[in-house]
Amino acid sequence: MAQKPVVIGVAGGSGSGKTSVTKAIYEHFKGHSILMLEQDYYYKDQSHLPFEERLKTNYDHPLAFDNDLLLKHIQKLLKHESIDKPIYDYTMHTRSNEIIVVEPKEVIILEGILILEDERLRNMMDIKLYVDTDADLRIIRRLLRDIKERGRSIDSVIEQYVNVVRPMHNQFIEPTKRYADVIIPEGGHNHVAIDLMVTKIQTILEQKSFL
Ligand SMILES: Nc1ncnc2c1ncn2[C@@H]1O[C@H](COP(=O)(O)OP(=O)(O)O)[C@@H](O)[C@H]1O
Ligand SMILES: Nc1ccn([C@@H]2O[C@H](COP(=O)(O)O)[C@@H](O)[C@H]2O)c(=O)n1
Repeated sequence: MAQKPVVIGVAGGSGSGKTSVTKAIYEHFKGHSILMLEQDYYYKDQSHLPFEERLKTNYDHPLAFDNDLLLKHIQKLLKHESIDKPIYDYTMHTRSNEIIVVEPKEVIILEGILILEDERLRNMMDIKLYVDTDADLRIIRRLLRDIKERGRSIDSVIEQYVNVVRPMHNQFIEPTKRYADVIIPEGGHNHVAIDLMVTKIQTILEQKSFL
């Protein structure tokens, strides 16, 4: 009988380096059977709202996410079924009309600011990581990234950070650190932590005879 895929959760604040850590692990196993699921792609669809209304959404609150759909998709992948993964457009603040068909794989890396906040998601994870980076570094990284990649202005990034991102981080994201099995300082360039994770995943895969 086919083995249950391994689910690894990578949580942490915005700009902490979650995506970089996830990509580094993904790159290592690329020749094998591995996929990435981004919680951001499961922001609730807002295509029915005018653009001006979408700007007012609190994107750092647990209710901004369609975790029911995310959960359903993970359950399907665990049953070795494919999913229609949504694609998110940060410039339009809603889902794109496109989807990606994702085939089931032996390792699933689930990444997102609030994946450890939902008990149902936590219960599906074999390993829970929290990328822990100081707030000053996170805002600097986010500022550069959001201007370069997400179509934002300096003023909008700062305004959103002070009024929404920072308070929501303190209220909802930071407290989930206590659920983590491993806390990774600094994120994407922490090669020691990434190597340790790769070794651990390799061991699990060997035990399950995937490798
Ligand atoms: N250790 C690091 N040092 C410097 N920059 C980093 C580091 N880790 C990530 N970055 C950069 O910071 C930005 C945010 O990182 P990312 O991995 O997207 O964070 P997150 O997914 O947690 O928001 C990206 O532009 C990334 O290249
Ligand atoms: N339309 C949106 C959707 C999300 N955000 C911000 O993205 C952050 C989460 O993504 P990371 O890659 O940084 O973890 C979150 O803090 C939201 O504020 C947004 O600005 N606009």
